[in-house]
Amino acid sequence: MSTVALKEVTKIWPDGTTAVDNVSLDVQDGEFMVLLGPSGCGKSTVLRMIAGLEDPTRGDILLNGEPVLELPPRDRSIAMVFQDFALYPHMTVSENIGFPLKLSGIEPAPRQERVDAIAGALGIGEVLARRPSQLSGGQRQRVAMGRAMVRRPGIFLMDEPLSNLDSGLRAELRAEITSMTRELGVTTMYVTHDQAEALTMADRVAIMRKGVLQDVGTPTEVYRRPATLYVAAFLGSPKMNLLEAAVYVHLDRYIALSFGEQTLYMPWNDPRARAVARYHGERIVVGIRAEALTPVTPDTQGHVFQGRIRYLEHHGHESLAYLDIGATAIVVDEMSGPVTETRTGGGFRKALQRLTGQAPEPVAPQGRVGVLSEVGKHHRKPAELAVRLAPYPAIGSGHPLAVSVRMEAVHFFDERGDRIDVGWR
Ligand SMILES: Nc1ncnc2c1ncn2[C@@H]1O[C@H](COP(=O)(O)OP(=O)(O)OP(=O)(O)O)[C@@H](O)[C@H]1O
Repeated sequence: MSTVALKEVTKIWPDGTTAVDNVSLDVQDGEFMVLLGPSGCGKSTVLRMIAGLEDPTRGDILLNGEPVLELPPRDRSIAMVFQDFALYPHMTVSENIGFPLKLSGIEPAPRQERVDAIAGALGIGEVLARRPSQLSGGQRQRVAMGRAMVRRPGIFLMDEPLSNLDSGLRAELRAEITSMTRELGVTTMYVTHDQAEALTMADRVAIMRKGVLQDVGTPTEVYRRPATLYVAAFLGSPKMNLLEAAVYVHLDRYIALSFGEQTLYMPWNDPRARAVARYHGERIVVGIRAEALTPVTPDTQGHVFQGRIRYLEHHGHESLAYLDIGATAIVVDEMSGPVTETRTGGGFRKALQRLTGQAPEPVAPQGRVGVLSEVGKHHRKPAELAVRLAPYPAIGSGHPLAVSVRMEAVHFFDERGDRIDVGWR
C-alpha cells in the first residue's frame, strides 16, 4: 500500500519565487497521477519535495499516511526517473539494472532473476549484455526505468522521462510505462507539459499554473468539465473557442448571451440558467469546443452562429474551418497571473438591482483583478471560431457557413476564470 498526500504545500525559493503555492493533493494506492502544466509552473518542485530533495517552506507531505519531512530521501521507498538520466557506461545493461540490488547486498542469482523479469517487462531482454553506448535512446530510457523499478519502490516519480525521445518512440513508451506500472501496481506520479501524454496515460490529471493547482480529475472530467478557464484553454486540440459574452436575463423565459453581432438564447429550464443569471448585465466567457459545433444549412433555427470562413486548415483526417462570427475571443496566457483571485463585483446583487429596476450601487474593486481585467486589451481579439469539417471540403475562404451549437456542451466561466455552474462534478 503506497499513497502520497500533499497538505497545503508551499515552496518559496530564497529569491522570493513562489514555485508551489498551497497545493493539496491525494494520490491513491496504485494510481497513475500526471502533473501537467507549462514550463516553470512548479511540477518538478512538487516531485522533488516528495522525493525529499527539497524541503517545503510550509505544509506537510505524507507517504502511506505518515509525515515524511524528517525522513531522508533513501528512507522514503521512492524511485525517481528524470529526463536526463545517467547510466554507468562501463557496465552492461544487466549490471546497470541490477546495480541497486547489488548495493543492497542481494545475491547474484535472485538479483539476476529480478533483472530478467523487469527487462522482459520493458522489452529489453535481448540487449542485457550490451553497454549503454550500444543502445538506442528509447532502450537507454527503458534501462533507466528498469534500474529505478528493480528495487520495487512503493512510489515511482517520473519527471518528463520521454522528452528527449522522438514522437514515435514517445507514443510507444507511453503505453509501455502505463502498462508496466499498472501491472506492478506501483503508485506513480508523472510530470509532463504535454497534454496528449497526460490525457492518454493518467488515471487522474492534476493541472498546475504558476504554482497553483487548477484542477484534479480523470482525463474525461478535466476535458469535459474543466474547473477553470485556464484548464479549458490549456486542454484540447484545436483549443477551446473562448468567446466573450454579455448576459441579459429575461426572467422565467430565457437568458440572452450576446456575442456582439450574434446572440444565443439559453432556455430558462437549462440546469445552468440560474447560475448564469447571476451575471445579468456582466461579461462572462463562453467556452465552446470544436466538437460542439456542427455545420448546418443557413436557414436552420435554434442555437446557430452565422459565420464566414476566414481560413481552412487541413489535417488529413479532418479539416478545420476558422469562422469570423463578429465575436470577441479571450486569449488565456499560460504564464500570466493566477486566476484564483477575489471577485471584483457583487454580480448577484447587481443583477437583482437591475431586475428590480434600481440603479446598482457602485462597487469598489475588492482584492486583486480577475482574468478578464488582467488580460486587458492585448488578450482580446476578433474570434476565429474553430469548427471541424470533413477532410478537404468543397468550400473555402470567404464562404458563408452556419454552425449549430450544442448548448449542453457549452462552458461558462466568470471574470476570475472560475467555472460558473457550481456543483458540477
Ligand atoms: N533551485 C531553484 N532556485 C530558485 N528558483 C528555482 C529553483 N528551481 C526552480 N526554480 C523556479 O521555480 C519555479 C518552478 O520550477 P519547476 O522546475 O518546478 O517548474 P516545472 O513546471 O517543473 O518546469 P519545467 O517543465 O521547465 O521543468 C520556476 O520559476 C523556476 O525558475
